[in-house]
Amino acid sequence: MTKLSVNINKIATLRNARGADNPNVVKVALDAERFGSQGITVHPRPDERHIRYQDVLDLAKVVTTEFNIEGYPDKRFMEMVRLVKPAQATLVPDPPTAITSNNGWDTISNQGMLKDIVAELHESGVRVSIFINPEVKYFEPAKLTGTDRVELYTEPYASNYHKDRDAAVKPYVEVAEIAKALGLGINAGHDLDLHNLAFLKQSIPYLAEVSIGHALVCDALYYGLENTIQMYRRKLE
Ligand SMILES: CC(=O)[C@@H](O)[C@H](O)COP(=O)(O)O
Ligand SMILES: NCC(=O)COP(=O)(O)O
Repeated sequence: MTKLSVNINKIATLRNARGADNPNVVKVALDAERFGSQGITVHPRPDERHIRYQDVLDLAKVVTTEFNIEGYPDKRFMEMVRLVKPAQATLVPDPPTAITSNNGWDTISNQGMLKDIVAELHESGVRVSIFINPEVKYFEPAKLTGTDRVELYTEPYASNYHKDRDAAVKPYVEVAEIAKALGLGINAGHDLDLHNLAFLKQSIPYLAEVSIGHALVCDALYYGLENTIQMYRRKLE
């Protein structure tokens, strides 16, 4: 089974646009779970432009599915994860100014640093996933960090899907086989949507989890959140 984790960053973007509490991110997270989401993902960024650190603390008290916190493992992120102890922390190499995540880790040059961070997170009982590009050279070094999973950065897949989906998915299938052989769990995310999701799942049936935010929230404007979550779930059957 491939789990769907709904990323609620964009709900917080909408909330922040008016400075009050509408929509309420905790309520949306609980409703998303009720509607079939099997996890809640947040990516608090240092400028708190969408998810705030306080949101993470509030969500941690009530989320009953898999809580996944993404981010660059700076001091504040690590303190928060140690405090909250989510089911999973996804380490992303974004600089503080990044508009959105646009690259995976160079697990060769950052191997030592990642190894220390992974060990620290494991001490808190948190499963770790490392955001990674679909390039073969990064997978053995990723394994050596001690990470439990990798999250395949799917923006290149998504942007090439409509041109040639077989070519778009090929590097992902290749690295997924390597990750599987190394005993790494495989997550995927970024720009996945109702068009490209099913083919990714068919191509990598043993995907453990996808985290989806931007497109899912956009689709919810048309179909409603409950229908939309069900539509995404069906793509993963
Ligand atoms: C780690 C990742 O893939 C991102 O997609 C991220 O969580 C989205 O972040 P934004 O919502 O800030 O664009
Ligand atoms: N890890 C990817 C994620 O959480 C959501 O990415 P996107 O669907 O907002 O592009």
